[in-house]
Amino acid sequence: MNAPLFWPARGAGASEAIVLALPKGRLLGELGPLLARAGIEPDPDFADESSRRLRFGTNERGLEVVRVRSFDVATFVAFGAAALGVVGSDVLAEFDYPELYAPLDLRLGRCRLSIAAPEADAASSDDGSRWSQVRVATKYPNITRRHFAARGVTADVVHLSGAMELAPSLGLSRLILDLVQTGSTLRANGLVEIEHVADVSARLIVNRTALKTRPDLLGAWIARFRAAVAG
Ligand SMILES: Nc1ncnc2c1ncn2[C@@H]1O[C@H](COP(=O)(O)OP(=O)(O)OP(=O)(O)O)[C@@H](O)[C@H]1O
Ligand SMILES: O=P(O)(O)OC[C@H]1O[C@H](OP(=O)(O)OP(=O)(O)O)[C@H](O)[C@@H]1O
Repeated sequence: MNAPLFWPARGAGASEAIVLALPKGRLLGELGPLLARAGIEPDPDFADESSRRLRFGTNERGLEVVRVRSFDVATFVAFGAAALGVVGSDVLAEFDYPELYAPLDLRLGRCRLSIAAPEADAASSDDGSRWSQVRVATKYPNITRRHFAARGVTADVVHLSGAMELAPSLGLSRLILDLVQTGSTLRANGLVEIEHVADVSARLIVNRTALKTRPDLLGAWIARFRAAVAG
């Protein structure tokens, strides 16, 4: 009997298959060619955005993929629900989970974390460098607090899940800390970058305990991803 093209996901309770957590949204689109180079072909339903399934088999019997929100990829892998994942380095820095090992830069989803302010404020002589406290809207409260604390400034964080760029014009905060790639979202909202915080790209992440208990299997997957990035 021939092997099926796509092995079915085995459902809750199955423990042998390695689970790879992938982020929905913009990274998923960029990931397709890399997964193909790594020899991973998810069940066709995976690419169907109208499908309500979240867990999918692949062409590899020992590998399943799950599709979750970008921030949740780090949580699924940190808690060992998935052994492998793909996530932006912005998310890794925000959570700083000690259980996560990030052995590989996938060289996708490249952008930066920056602080931005309204154009008019950035041009004024008061550049904010003498403030002891500042209100900042962001999806990254931990990164924001750490960044300002290192400069002796207390960040009063307004935690949003998106549309940070609206905050200054509506009086919610003076500054924002967000991702910038082309800068067009900032420009469209009258904001300018005033400080670069960190470069960002997508990373392969691995649960450290899983790596200890299944070193050969996970080591082989890391090697396949490494070859896919190089090739
Ligand atoms: N403009 C961008 N250019 C390049 N990479 C980006 C950009 N925006 C986000 N990313 C990367 O993609 C990841 C996912 O971002 P995306 O906007 O798809 O999801 P999200 O809005 O954070 O998630 P959700 O929709 O679940 O809240 C980010 O964590 C970051 O690493
Ligand atoms: O500098 P740019 O090229 O304009 O990219 C930056 C934008 O990209 C991201 O949002 P995304 O488009 O992922 O939408 P989101 O609001 O769902 O996060 C980020 O939050 C910025 O808003």
